[in-house]
Amino acid sequence: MSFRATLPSLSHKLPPSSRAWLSRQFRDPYVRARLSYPANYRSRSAFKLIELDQRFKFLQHDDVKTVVDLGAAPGGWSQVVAGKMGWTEQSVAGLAEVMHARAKKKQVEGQARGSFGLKGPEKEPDTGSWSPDVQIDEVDPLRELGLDQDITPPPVGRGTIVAVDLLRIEPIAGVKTLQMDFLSPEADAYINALLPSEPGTEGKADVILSDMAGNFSGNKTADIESSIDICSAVFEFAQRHLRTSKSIGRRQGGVLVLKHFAHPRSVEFRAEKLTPNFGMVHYVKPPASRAGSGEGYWVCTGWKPVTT
Ligand SMILES: C[S@@+](CC[C@H](N)C(=O)[O-])C[C@H]1O[C@@H](n2cnc3c(N)ncnc32)[C@H](O)[C@@H]1O
Repeated sequence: MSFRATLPSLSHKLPPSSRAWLSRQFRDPYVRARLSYPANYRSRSAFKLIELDQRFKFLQHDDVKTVVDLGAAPGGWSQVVAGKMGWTEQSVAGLAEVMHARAKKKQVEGQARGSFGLKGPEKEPDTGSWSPDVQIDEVDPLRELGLDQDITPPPVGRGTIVAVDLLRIEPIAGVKTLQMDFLSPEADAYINALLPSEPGTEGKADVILSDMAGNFSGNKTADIESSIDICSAVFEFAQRHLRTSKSIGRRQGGVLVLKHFAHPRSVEFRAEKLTPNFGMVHYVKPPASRAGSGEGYWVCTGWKPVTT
């Protein structure tokens, strides 16, 4: 039974708020796209990162080797990053192609056996109809279709992605996951241990993403405090672990993407912490972000720290 088909049959049993939520889900093009083949993203949020990257292109450089994704569960953003770095998007598509090719190969093998008068390996050909003078063309239908070679496995991507969340993240190719509280004192050391120390990278990240949001209590002051605390902790993490634009050798290199909520305190935070330390700070409300939500993203490029 399809998702859509269950709505009318269930709706009369649900409270109005749940009906409204369901109805919004059914109408939401991003929810439908998320579920569609082949992307199959785990979260609707994945499209926010896709839209941010389409605009600012921070994941589209080959020199982007290390990305940290904070507040990553269920893993939509990590899937997008892994795809950009040659891991999952190609792996998912690659896997689909492998499955398709395998099915086709089986089908062709079946037809091949059929065309030579065999239903299966155990059945002998009908020798009564054979004549020694008849020349049989040895056409290999698998070779004709280019399916005689071993199917190559999905490609291996470049670099490292570290994904952190309080919640478990199901495995994603190319992504190292950590289930822990990013705000805990030991988080920094755990994440640092997963950052590769390749020559020239100083063991730092090229891009740090944070889609973290605490649980809303309903108390506006407490909620904005919690959001600012998260932004401050991410900024301090960036101070220790983000590669500078100079080290990367690109003016826009060293990127921090930071979710926050609209509030005068957020504006202060941006002016005090972000603006002086990055070449550019853009406020973005990506189209995939629901109009009614107060969330927005700062896309900060060109890390050139002046405060320590
Ligand atoms: C909006 S969701 C992230 C969705 C994710 N970007 C995706 O595409 O799948 C926010 C996440 O932040 C996580 N989070 C909130 N506070 C956290 C903390 N202190 N440490 C780690 N994760 C946290 C939540 O558990 C939640 O999974």
